[in-house]
Amino acid sequence: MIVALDYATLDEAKSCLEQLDGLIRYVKVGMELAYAEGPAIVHYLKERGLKVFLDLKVHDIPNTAKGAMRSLARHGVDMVNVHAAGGVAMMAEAREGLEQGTSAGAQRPLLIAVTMLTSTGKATMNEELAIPGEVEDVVVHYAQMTKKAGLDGVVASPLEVPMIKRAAGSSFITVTPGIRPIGADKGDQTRITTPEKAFELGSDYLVIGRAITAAPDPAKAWEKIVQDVEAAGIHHSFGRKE
Ligand SMILES: O=C(O)c1cc(=O)[nH]c(=O)n1[C@@H]1O[C@H](COP(=O)(O)O)[C@@H](O)[C@H]1O
Repeated sequence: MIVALDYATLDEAKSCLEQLDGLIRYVKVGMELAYAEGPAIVHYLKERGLKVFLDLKVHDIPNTAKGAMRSLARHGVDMVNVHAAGGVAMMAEAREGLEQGTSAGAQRPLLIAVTMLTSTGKATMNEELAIPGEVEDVVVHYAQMTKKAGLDGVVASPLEVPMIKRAAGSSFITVTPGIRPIGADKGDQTRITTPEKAFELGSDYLVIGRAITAAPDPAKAWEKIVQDVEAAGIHHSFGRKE
């Protein structure tokens, strides 16, 4: 499980991390925190021993995407992403840039592509984005494009994981936001499910933000999610430090 540190400052992120100390192992830094604090935030988190998914959703012409990834690789992150809607050529160049930027002997960060944002429903996709059909079919198509470009996996709703795995293979990674424990506020998300259901559907990484970070007691919220998942018979390390 990856905790989304959607905060405006390092101090706010630190306060959350202190409350979750010893419980979590993987965090996500999105645009809000990265744009506020710069690469220093990544170095701080790595020094704390955490794995870092740097979520900047690169979407540009192939040459620019390649350069962006070359720069990001130098910060020693564990996972980065692009938008699949940038196309196969952009994704392939992004991967090449990431490889070029990864220091010799170091492991290349995982590169995944966002399919259809989990906040987007069918009506928005059909009417505003002028993409016809079912969201699931577009997600699977984007997953196939992503695989063709040589990336490691996709970001999608957990609800789409079985279809993605059928189309792209079981080792193709699925990273799934849109996680809402029973009774949690849906907020701006559309294609959601519970953490236990996401595991049952075969999701490899669950991205969880406000269900933990906006809770009055983030550690308690984390533990409750772990309990719910274990109660559903799912056994996992849950990112606990070994
Ligand atoms: O790439 C992402 O991480 C992402 C893709 C997507 O389709 N939907 C999505 O919600 N996210 C991110 O996942 C996190 C979800 O946060 P909560 O809705 O608060 O759990 C946010 O940081 C989003 O930026």
